[in-house]
Amino acid sequence: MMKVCMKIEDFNAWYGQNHVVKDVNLEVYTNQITAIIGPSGCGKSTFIRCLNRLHELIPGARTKGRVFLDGEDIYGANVDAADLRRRVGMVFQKPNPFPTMSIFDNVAVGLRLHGIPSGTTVEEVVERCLKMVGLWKEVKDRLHVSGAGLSGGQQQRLCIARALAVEPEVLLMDEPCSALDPVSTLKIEELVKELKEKYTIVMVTHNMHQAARVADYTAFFLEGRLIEYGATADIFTNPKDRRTEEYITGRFG
Ligand SMILES: Nc1ncnc2c1ncn2[C@@H]1O[C@H](COP(=O)(O)OP(=O)(O)OP(=O)(O)O)[C@@H](O)[C@H]1O
Repeated sequence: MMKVCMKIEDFNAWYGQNHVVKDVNLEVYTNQITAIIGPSGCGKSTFIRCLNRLHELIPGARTKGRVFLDGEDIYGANVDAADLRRRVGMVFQKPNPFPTMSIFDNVAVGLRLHGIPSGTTVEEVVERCLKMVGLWKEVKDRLHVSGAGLSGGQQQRLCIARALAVEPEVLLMDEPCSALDPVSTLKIEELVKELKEKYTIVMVTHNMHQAARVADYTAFFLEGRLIEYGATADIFTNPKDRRTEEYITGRFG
């Protein structure tokens, strides 16, 4: 039996009157990569932004339902949203290092906010995280220059290092490769596969080949609903729902 990291129950999300996530039930498994696929506008980004409560920061946005992380409802009254977002980190479509900060400070910024774990130093954490994302050798001699001078792929790895520095349990990735060239994309995919040893990963992708290459589980969304969810191999080779089949064979979307 797979261990459940996040359990999403009867979950709905709105922007004003616009109901964009509808009655979703899904279990995200620990130390697995879960891909969220579906046509543009089906609610993929909105859905993952509900998993660390970023959605509620948008004026007029609303949710209904429950999301459990290690058995605790993240929408519960006692949950501190800032602490939740430390535990459930996020990497965005476009690499977004803080442009005025050095490479070092980009990784250290969350630590300064959330506190440095005892028994370690900021320098150690920064080095460890940059090594984890395969960036250390490339940047160790220029840690104190701006991260804005890095290539797109390097910037995205820097953003992943920034997310890892605060020791999340879950990493949400919203089309992390869509702004990258094919070589950088493959590097990020390899990195994601390594990271699942330590983290649980939920990744939105519009690229079905990417889902097939990296994800253990795949969830297919259509018009805000979860149509089908299962082991990636099953979704791609033996989909149960006609709509999943039409989508993965490229007949729509
Ligand atoms: N900030 C917002 N305010 C109002 N409506 C929004 C906002 N963001 C998204 N929407 C709407 O919510 C719906 C779902 O959008 P969402 O971005 O979650 O879809 P998606 O599947 O991630 O799409 P894409 O693949 O194009 O990124 C769309 O109809 C979109 O127009």
